[in-house]
Amino acid sequence: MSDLAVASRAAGAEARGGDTPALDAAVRTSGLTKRFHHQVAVNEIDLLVPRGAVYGFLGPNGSGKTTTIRMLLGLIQPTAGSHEVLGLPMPARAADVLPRVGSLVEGPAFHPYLSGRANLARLDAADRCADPATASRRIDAALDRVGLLPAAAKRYRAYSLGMRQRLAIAGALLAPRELLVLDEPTNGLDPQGTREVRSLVASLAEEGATVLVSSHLLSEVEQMCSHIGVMHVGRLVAQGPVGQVRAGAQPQARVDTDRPEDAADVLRRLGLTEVAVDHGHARALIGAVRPEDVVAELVRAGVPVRGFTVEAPSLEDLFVSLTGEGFDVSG
Ligand SMILES: Nc1ncnc2c1ncn2[C@@H]1O[C@H](COP(=O)(O)OP(=O)(O)OP(=O)(O)O)[C@@H](O)[C@H]1O
Repeated sequence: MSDLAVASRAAGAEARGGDTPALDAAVRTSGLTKRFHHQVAVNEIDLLVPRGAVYGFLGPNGSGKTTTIRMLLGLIQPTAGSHEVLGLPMPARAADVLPRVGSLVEGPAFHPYLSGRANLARLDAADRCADPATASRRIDAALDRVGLLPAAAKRYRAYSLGMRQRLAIAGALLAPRELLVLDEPTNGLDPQGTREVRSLVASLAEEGATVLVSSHLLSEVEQMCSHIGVMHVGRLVAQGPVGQVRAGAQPQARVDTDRPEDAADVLRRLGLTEVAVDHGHARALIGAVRPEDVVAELVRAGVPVRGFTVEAPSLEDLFVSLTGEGFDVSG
């Protein structure tokens, strides 16, 4: 298990009441598990989303993010484990919790020939907790909040992809929300739509909402989130504040040389780990070995060193090492 996974366990332990005081959590799960027949989609995860965080729930497709979110919102029953949302146990207190949570999971089915405003009115009318007397004020406030008031009378089918997604988020904002849960809100959007949704998430967070946003795009999470949790085949392999997770990544030494295999032998001999060779360079985790000792030994062994650097890996390197998969960083 990686150091980060250990850190994540530690965060979970703290969440369950370890030595340090428990954080005020918007979402806290303990051993949350979901099996579909013989397949374990979500495997004993201890998620901790602090209040006020923008928590990026990151993982490749199929890693269990949507299944987790569906459990959090009470849309499906966990097979094992427990969870609290806004400090209350779920699903026991769902009736108290869910009106305070806005979510975008499968996306509401909007009617193409109705206006944005009329679509929100239909959505609001279907919500048993919503007060019809205040509907029109709340609908306009939600449209305003996502920047769609000027386009409120336009038919949905004339909306751009970004506008459609913003309308879906407006649907989650028809009542004041303490927690917003957005499953892949930029999926399928063009770059302009992606920017619109990202800046909306940032401004919702600035206003004090906790946001849990899932994504398979690392760049998106890096740009939007204060915290991250990384899923890999149903397990939460790392979580914490972005800076802390990044700091948990071990620095790497890189030797630029025409003889990378010989350099790799030296690195191994000195006790560096995860040694890798590529065209024109060798890399390894440097651990506690001093950089100057590595350079001296390379020179002593006659390895022609063109360059030597020690750097913290990018978050992308880190996720590749945690999940064995590349992330799409183009978003
Ligand atoms: N209703 C279901 N019945 C059977 N298997 C399911 C069901 N829902 C999800 N799974 C399986 O559980 C695993 C996790 O899926 P999930 O949708 O939670 O992943 P994800 O990280 O959200 O991926 P994506 O971004 O592709 O939705 C997948 O292997 C998926 O096929």
